[in-house]
Amino acid sequence: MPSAVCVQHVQKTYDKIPVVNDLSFTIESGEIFGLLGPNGAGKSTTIRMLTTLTRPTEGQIEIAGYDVVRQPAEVKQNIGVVLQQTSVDNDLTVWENMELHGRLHHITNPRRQTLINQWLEYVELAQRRDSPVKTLSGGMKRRLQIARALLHQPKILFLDEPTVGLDPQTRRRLWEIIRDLNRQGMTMLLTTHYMDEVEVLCDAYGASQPGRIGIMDCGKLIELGTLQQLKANHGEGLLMKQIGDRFEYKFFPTLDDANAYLDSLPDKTGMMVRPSNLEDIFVELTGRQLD
Ligand SMILES: Nc1ncnc2c1ncn2[C@@H]1O[C@H](COP(=O)(O)OP(=O)(O)OP(=O)(O)O)[C@@H](O)[C@H]1O
Repeated sequence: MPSAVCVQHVQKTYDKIPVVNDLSFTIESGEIFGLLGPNGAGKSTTIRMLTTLTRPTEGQIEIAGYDVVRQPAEVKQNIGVVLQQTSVDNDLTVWENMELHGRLHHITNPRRQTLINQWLEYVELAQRRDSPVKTLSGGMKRRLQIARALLHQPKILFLDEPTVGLDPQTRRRLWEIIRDLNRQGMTMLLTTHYMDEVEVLCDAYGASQPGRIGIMDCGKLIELGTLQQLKANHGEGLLMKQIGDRFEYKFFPTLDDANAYLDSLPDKTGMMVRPSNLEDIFVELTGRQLD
């Protein structure tokens, strides 16, 4: 079986400036993969290339074994896409949005109606099927986007910052939906700025093994692995030292190592030890905080 996503030496340049640079990675079928990176790192451009919305300048991308440049129709059949900009039509009703998407994908009736009902039920929008989309909350619109992306039964779902701008309850509900879909075998690639989102979601991979996290910066993939692998690489213990109004961070292989180091210091003023987390690793690697 081909990999769900296979990216080899991909470059994308705008005005001769590379915004994605020699990017290579694969995602296996059933995997959940979180792509992190500061603003402008190239995450959205990467998703746009993977989903046939923009062409790579160089390199090769295969989705479910199909080439994104030569076989875009086959790629589109295999993928569902939820992009940052809410792309549902505000002037249509919930059902009309689903119906339009189903027709565009040549899903014939009665199967189209069965699938529309099934996915609206799944994202808890069945009661709102006749509501104009403009009357829905942000979270409902995002759920509709997901239902619509799933209508043609794709194998791989791409989600670009799926929970941005949503309240905590709605975010958690979307996390449940994403994890549940992954448990059912759906391959997922999502980008996000939220560390907790990656920690929660990349803990999944069909509930049997953890998903992986890729960290992009300046168009390059600078780290790749499970959360445990990332922590093992960078250190599981962290010493924080307050200097004026900022902190310095020092990683140690284990929490015990960090504590032993702190114990050995005669002056412990402004210092504390704690387990490291993904945000610590992200800031260490990219040198700046996400906004
Ligand atoms: N159509 C375009 N024309 C020119 N430059 C572009 C275009 N699209 C993206 N860029 C540039 O490419 C770089 C990467 O942008 P991209 O949106 O992929 O980053 P990102 O990691 O998704 O950022 P964010 O987290 O802010 O969404 C940025 O410098 C952006 O200005």
